[in-house]
Amino acid sequence: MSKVIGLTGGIASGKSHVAAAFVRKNIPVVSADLLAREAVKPGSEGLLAVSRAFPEEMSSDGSINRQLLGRKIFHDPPSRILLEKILHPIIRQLYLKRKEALSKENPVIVYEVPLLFESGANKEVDLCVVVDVPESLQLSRLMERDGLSEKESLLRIRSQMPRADRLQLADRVIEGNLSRVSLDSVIEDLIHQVLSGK
Ligand SMILES: CC(C)(COP(=O)(O)OP(=O)(O)OC[C@H]1O[C@@H](n2cnc3c(N)ncnc32)[C@H](O)[C@@H]1O)[C@@H](O)C(=O)NCCC(=O)NCCS
Ligand SMILES: Nc1ncnc2c1ncn2[C@@H]1O[C@H](COP(=O)(O)OP(=O)(O)OP(=O)(O)O)[C@@H](O)[C@H]1O
Repeated sequence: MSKVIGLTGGIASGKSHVAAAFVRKNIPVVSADLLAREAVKPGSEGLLAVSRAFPEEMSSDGSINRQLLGRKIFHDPPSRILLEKILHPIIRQLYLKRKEALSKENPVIVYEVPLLFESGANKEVDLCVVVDVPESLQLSRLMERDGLSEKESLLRIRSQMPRADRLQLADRVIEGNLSRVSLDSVIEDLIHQVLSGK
């Protein structure tokens, strides 16, 4: 079985940037955000369940209107909890399948999952790595990248675990504003750490 590095961090902290550095080292990355999209692909049970629970957030072609559903769940915590209840078990099954397939040829894999601790997936990985930035930088990145207002961005940030709690649960912390060169050396060190089991 492969060793699994769980890669997490608040929204827009820089996880994808760090994930790309692992890929440069030929370490495969499984993204929970992509699995969440796979969970609602056309004709899937996930899509059917979401469309029953959120009929007003669907597009006319039967797919999810991601902008509307995002707005709904980040404004209304019970809706967010309901959506997670539908999708997280499906995402977990998709992850386990992907992990099994990758395990045959890869000593280390990365599971990039924004809600690593919130979903309990941290119990199923060998090392929890948190990408961390100050909240002011996180906020400006999120507003710029997704074109969201400050209010909308703060709602999204606050729907996730507070930064201090996440840092406490981390085995390793990576600063989310490292240059590519510094990041590559941190990543090499991490791969070594997880392989040596320290
Ligand atoms: C609400 C949805 C449709 C919005 O889609 P959209 O394409 O706009 O965003 P995307 O999926 O790329 O997510 C962007 C970021 O939002 C944050 N986010 C997504 N879902 C959640 C959630 N339930 N709680 C807190 N933050 C979340 C993450 O940091 C994620 O990286 C989508 O995020 C979704 O289906 N979320 C529920 C599934 C889930 O919990 N995914 C998180 C990975 S486990
Ligand atoms: N080390 C870095 N230096 C400068 N800018 C960065 C760095 N890492 C990420 N960014 C920028 O910050 C923004 C958010 O980064 P990224 O998309 O990697 O975050 P994320 O944690 O994967 O987000 P999400 O939770 O939404 O999936 C992007 O616009 C990206 O270009």
